[in-house]
Formats: sequence, structure tokens, C-alpha cells
Amino acid sequence: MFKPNYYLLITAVFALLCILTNNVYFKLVWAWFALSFFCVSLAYLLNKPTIFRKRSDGTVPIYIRWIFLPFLWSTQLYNSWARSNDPVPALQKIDEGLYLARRLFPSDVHDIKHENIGAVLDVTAEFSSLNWVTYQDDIDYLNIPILDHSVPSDLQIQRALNWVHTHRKNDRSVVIHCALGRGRSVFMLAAYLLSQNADMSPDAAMQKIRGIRQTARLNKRQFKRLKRSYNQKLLKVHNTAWLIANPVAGRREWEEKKSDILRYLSAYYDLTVKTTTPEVNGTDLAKEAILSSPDLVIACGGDGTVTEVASALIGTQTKLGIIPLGTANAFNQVLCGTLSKVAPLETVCLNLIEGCDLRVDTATCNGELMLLLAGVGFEQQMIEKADRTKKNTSGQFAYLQGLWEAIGQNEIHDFSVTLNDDDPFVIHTPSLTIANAAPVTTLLAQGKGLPNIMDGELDLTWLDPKRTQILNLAELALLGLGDRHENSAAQEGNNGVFHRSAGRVKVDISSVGRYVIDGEEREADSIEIVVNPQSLSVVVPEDLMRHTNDLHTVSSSEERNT
Ligand SMILES: Nc1ncnc2c1ncn2[C@@H]1O[C@H](COP(=O)(O)OP(=O)(O)OP(=O)(O)O)[C@@H](O)[C@H]1O
Repeated sequence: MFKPNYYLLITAVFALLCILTNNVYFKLVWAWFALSFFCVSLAYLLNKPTIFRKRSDGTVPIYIRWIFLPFLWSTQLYNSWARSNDPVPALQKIDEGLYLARRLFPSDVHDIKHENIGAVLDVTAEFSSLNWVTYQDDIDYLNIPILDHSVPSDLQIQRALNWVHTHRKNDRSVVIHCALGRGRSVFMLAAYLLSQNADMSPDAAMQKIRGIRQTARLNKRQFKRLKRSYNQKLLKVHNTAWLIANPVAGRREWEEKKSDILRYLSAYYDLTVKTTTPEVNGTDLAKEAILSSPDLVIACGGDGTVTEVASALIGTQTKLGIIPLGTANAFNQVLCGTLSKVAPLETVCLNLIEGCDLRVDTATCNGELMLLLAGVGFEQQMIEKADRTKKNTSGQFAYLQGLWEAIGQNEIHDFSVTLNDDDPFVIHTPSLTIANAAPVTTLLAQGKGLPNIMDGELDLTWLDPKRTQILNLAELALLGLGDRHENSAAQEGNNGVFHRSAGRVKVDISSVGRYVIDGEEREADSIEIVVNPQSLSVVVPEDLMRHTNDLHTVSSSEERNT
């Protein structure tokens, strides 16, 4: 508690000066000094390094710099005195690819380049970092803000270990720096050495560092925390994740977004990144991933990629995460909400870091994994009409165009339907969907409102051929939005919409010979769909889960921290 008390004392001195001074200008200056040091003491008392509002690119906003100017002046004065008397060089190699440094200045860039350093971990909260994009554009930068003389949180340690490890695994050298390269950065480097050397003790790690950088010294609290983390076996690189990306999904955004995705995620996950090719699909890569038992496999692409990856994860404890870079990304909309498609990349990645785990139902359709739904009639015609070229030019509107054309044709078919072990019955309809789940935009599946992905049931929705299909769709939209579904399970339906539920469904579709499953076209004379309750673990946003009281969830972030 030395630091806050010390800063409180300085605050008191400036407050006193402010009271005792008569000159209004001096009064203002002393009040500013007092406020600045008071804010710093609060930051220490509450352990809130984020008070400096340091951004992810390492800059501190101008207004914060003004508020804290008196404090920053004094620390910079002290640090420049300490640097000029430093008996050790600014930057020192401690281990293969691992460096320690004091605060980095433009004059250090030459050494950074010379040592071929590709990643900078800045553990200061109070100073703006160098603008690495200007100096060297292939430098990865991460700030983990820690107050001087303070200890990092378990989560901060975990982030640092994973980030450093991700870079080391890719043969990139990493420098960890704080203000003088003596405390906070030494803590993180020692923690990383301990995570990589099972036989090393905290004392041995410190000895190794001090053998090279004699000024390295942890205060009592820091060393106690290092030992505690070591004894509790927290100094481990974990949260391993595989990221499987489809480079051609959607509008081919992977290349453009790749570096941001890696920057956000590698700060928390020990990442392995793979891309699909026409020969090696998401299932092949996810099967390869499973061999190393990662905590999370992230599918980055459209629904096709998500289904490929998910099919290797069914029945395992490995979680599926999604970065929606496809055209529709309907499954992601089911899990993360309708607006998830337009959520900023940072939010999407944060959900994968701080989200909750949820076990959801999946199904198989003719032996193939079905996450969302299978459809004959309108649904199949809509997908058939939205080909790759149309998806590339019109995006999601390609599906709307397709649906519109299908409604215009209004082809009616007979299908023989068997639910569970019941007797078959024949329906006469232009559209039948059998859904495990569907986003709110998939009207054709909402005969009983939104299908529930955790109820262990499939939802069958079909439309009355005698009624105008636009009216049927309007009815479906109302069903999706509200509670007007009480009658849709009745024999006579609900204003042109029919609905049934079952765990197992068999449909004779020989009259059309074609169907779609999760947006992909298939051919068959019959389809058999079986639900597989709670067979897949997925990561969903925490705020979404807070409102879903009937679902059993485990906070993955908590789990990861234990
Ligand atoms: N490297 C690649 N080159 C060409 N095609 C690929 C490659 N990787 C995957 N594919 C193909 O991409 C298709 C899957 O695309 P995906 O469904 O992920 O995106 P989308 O069609 O744009 O989105 P959505 O399904 O959400 O509408 C598969 O047919 C797969 O064979």
C-alpha cells in the first residue's frame, strides 16, 4: 500500500498549497496537481490501471494526458534520471527469442530491427507506446496495462502467456517492456519462463533473468504473486484454440481481416491457424485439431464452413466458436442474435474470449450433420436460385431474390410424413421445412415461432397451398415475432401455417427428388432426420445468456481461469 499512500500524501500537499495560495492562477495550478495525484492514488487504491484509458494501439488519449500531466511529468523526470544511470542496456536478450526492455523510444527501433523482434508486449498503463505502425509495420503490439509496482491479475498473466507463446510458436521474437524493465516486465518474463520449463522454480527464473539484467527485481508483492501463481499451477499456456478459416467465404474477407482477428484472439488464446482449400475442408482440419484436444475450435467463414467444423466436434467437449465471414451465417444468428452479422470484429472476438458455454441440439439428415434445417419446396428453390455468383454480387439479398422467384412459381407437391413411430400422413404444400434451429429471418421455419435449439425436438412447418403465399409468409413473420402459435399445431393449422414437433421425422420427397440441408442442395427420394439432443458445445455472448434463464450455462471465462 506504499504507492497510494505516497500519492495521497502528495495530493494533500498540493491541496494545502491550493488552500493557502491567494493568487487565483496558482490556486488553479495546485488544484490541477492535487487532482492529478488524487486520481493516481485512486487508481492504485482500486487497482484500476485502466484509469489511463490506454488504447489497444498503445496511445493514451490527450484529455487523459492533460489530467495526469503533473503525475506524468514527475514520473518521466524520475525515469529519465533512472535511465541515464542504468547500468544495463535498454534491451536485453534473456532467452531464445525473449527480450526484456525498459520503455522503448524511437532510438531503440534500430535495435528492435537488428534483433529481428516481431512482437512487443507493453505492460505499462501510464505511457503512450511508440506508434509501431509508423516505425515498422510488421510488429505485433499488445498492451496489458499494469500499474507500476503492482501485480497483474490472473487474467492478465494468462493473456500475456498465451500471446507471447503464440508468437514464439511462430518463431517471432518477443520483447516485454515496462517503464524501466525492472519489475512488471520481469514478472511477465519470469512467468513465461516458468510456463515453459517444468523444472524451473520462481527463484531459478529470477536468477536466470538477473544473471543477464542485474537491475531486474520484483518487489515482495510481485514475487509473492509469482510464487502463488506458480504453486497453484496457473503459469500454463492454455486456452488453446484452432482457427479454421475459409478464405473464399462471403466476400473473401479473410485476408483483409486476418491480422485483426489474430491480434484480438492471440492475446488470449494459444492459436493454431489453418485455412480450408478445395481439397482439405473444415471437417478434415477440425479432426486434426481434435487430436490435440484444444479448448476451442473457431470456424471462420459461412454456414458451410461452420457445419464442416461442427461435424468433427459433435459429441466431444471441445467448444465451437464462430467468426461470421460468410454470406448468411444463419447458425451464428441463432446463437448470437440477428445483429451479430454486423457486429464489429472486436466484439465478435471478445465474445469468443468472454462468452459462455452452451450445449445445443444438432440433428442428422440422411446421416449428414444438420445444424439448422432441411427444406423442400420454397427453401430448396430459394437456395438453388441463390448461386455463388449471385451471392458474390448481392450478398444476403440473393436469398431474398430466390425466395421471391420460388413464391412466384408456387409449385405444389405431395409429401408423405412420418413423425417418430406414428402412422404416416400426406401433406399437400409448396413448402416444408424441418428445423432444429433457425434465425428469425428464416420465416419458412417459424410455424411455432422461433425453433428452440435446446428442446430436443424438430419443428416441422408447412404452408397451406390454397392461401396466397405472401399472406402465409406474413403469418409466419407474426408467429416468429409473437405468441400467435397456439393453433398452428392443430389439424386445421393457423391461418395457412401448419406445425408439428417430433424427435424423428421421415419424409417421402420422391415427388421433387431434391432438398436442402443447411443451405446446401442434395438429391434423394426420402429424408430421415433425427435430433441429437445437446450434442454440441458452442460459445455464445455472455449478455445474451444472461436473459436465457432456462438454459444451463457455465461461464467459460470463469472455467478458464480455474
Ligand atoms: N480455399 C477454398 N477455395 C475454394 N473453395 C473453398 C475453399 N475453402 C472452402 N471452399 C468452399 O467454400 C464453401 C463453403 O462456403 P461457406 O458456406 O463457408 O461460405 P458462404 O457460402 O459464403 O456463406 P453462407 O453459407 O453463410 O451463405 C464449400 O463449398 C467449400 O468447398
